[in-house]
Amino acid sequence: MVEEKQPVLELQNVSVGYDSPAGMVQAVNDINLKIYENTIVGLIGESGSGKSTLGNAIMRLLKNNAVLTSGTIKVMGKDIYGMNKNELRKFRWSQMSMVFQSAMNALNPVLTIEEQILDVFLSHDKSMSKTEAKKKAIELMDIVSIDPRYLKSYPHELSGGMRQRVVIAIAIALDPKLVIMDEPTTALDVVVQRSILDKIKEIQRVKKYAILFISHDFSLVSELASRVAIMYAGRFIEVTDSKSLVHSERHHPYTQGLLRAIPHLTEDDVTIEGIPGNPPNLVDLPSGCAYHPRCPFAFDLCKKERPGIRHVDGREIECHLYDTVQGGV
Ligand SMILES: Nc1ncnc2c1ncn2[C@@H]1O[C@H](COP(=O)(O)OP(=O)(O)OP(=O)(O)O)[C@@H](O)[C@H]1O
Repeated sequence: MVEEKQPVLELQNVSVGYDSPAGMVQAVNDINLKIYENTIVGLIGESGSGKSTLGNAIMRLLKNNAVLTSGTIKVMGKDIYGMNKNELRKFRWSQMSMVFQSAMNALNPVLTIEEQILDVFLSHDKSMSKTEAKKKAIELMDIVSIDPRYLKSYPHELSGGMRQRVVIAIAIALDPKLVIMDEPTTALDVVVQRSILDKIKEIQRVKKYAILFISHDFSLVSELASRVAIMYAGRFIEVTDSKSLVHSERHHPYTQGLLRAIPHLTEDDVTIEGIPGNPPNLVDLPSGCAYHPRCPFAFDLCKKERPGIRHVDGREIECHLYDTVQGGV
């Protein structure tokens, strides 16, 4: 019997809710996912679909009013919510790390880049000398293609793109197995965005990290990731290989809507088709499939029953339209 390789990240039936005055916000709803080493999985969805909440849940960095209502999260086989505080402190950043949304603005403005990088090394490895940490900081700057002389600079002396590279450097400083990147290039111009993406690809090739790359930009994710999870109202409504996003028709109606929303340049026009309607209220989700009020193909069953996962051409799709082999859209 062939033994299955251990995934770097394994999510089993993960649900997360926020306690709010209006009721429980079901931000993440029954998520299953495995990511193996040397793999980038993209996570895509409209604003408010639960992407950041899932990232924060994996890191066990949920806000005070949020709770993991069900499921298990394992990184390198270790149950993140079964660890005590001390185990978690050692594990976080050394085995799993995260580049947060707008992280480049979260660098400490009164500390130099070097001080901030040294802090990561020295707080995790008490036996490391300052000289050794400084050497490692230089190596790290080299990896993210920043001249080491900037180690002596303060964050405001660096461009946005450079600050974002520093944040990525800090995230990979301890060589974790899993890196979660939450919109790491948002707020950067297209040219800088491209150079950061190329850098992420290059680092991943060398270091073989498992990366969960969160974004709302379909073209960016499908270029970077080998597999893509599409999130709607807290659920993965489709998990597919990224190549099929370009070449295939048979997707979840929501995925099709997102694909149509990508601008298409024609000779004299730019066409963008939005998805009519709004994402649902997560305190009071629609019955059945949460997408049914916006779905042009919805039929009676969609209102009544939440669809389970269907396997369609190697994709996992939660949609009643795919109940038969010939089915689907
Ligand atoms: N502290 C909070 N209290 C209550 N609800 C929250 C809280 N933080 C987030 N939410 C809700 O949880 C849902 C998921 O939010 P989340 O930030 O995870 O979405 P997202 O997909 O990452 O969005 P974006 O792309 O805008 O970052 C949203 O409906 C949001 O309003």
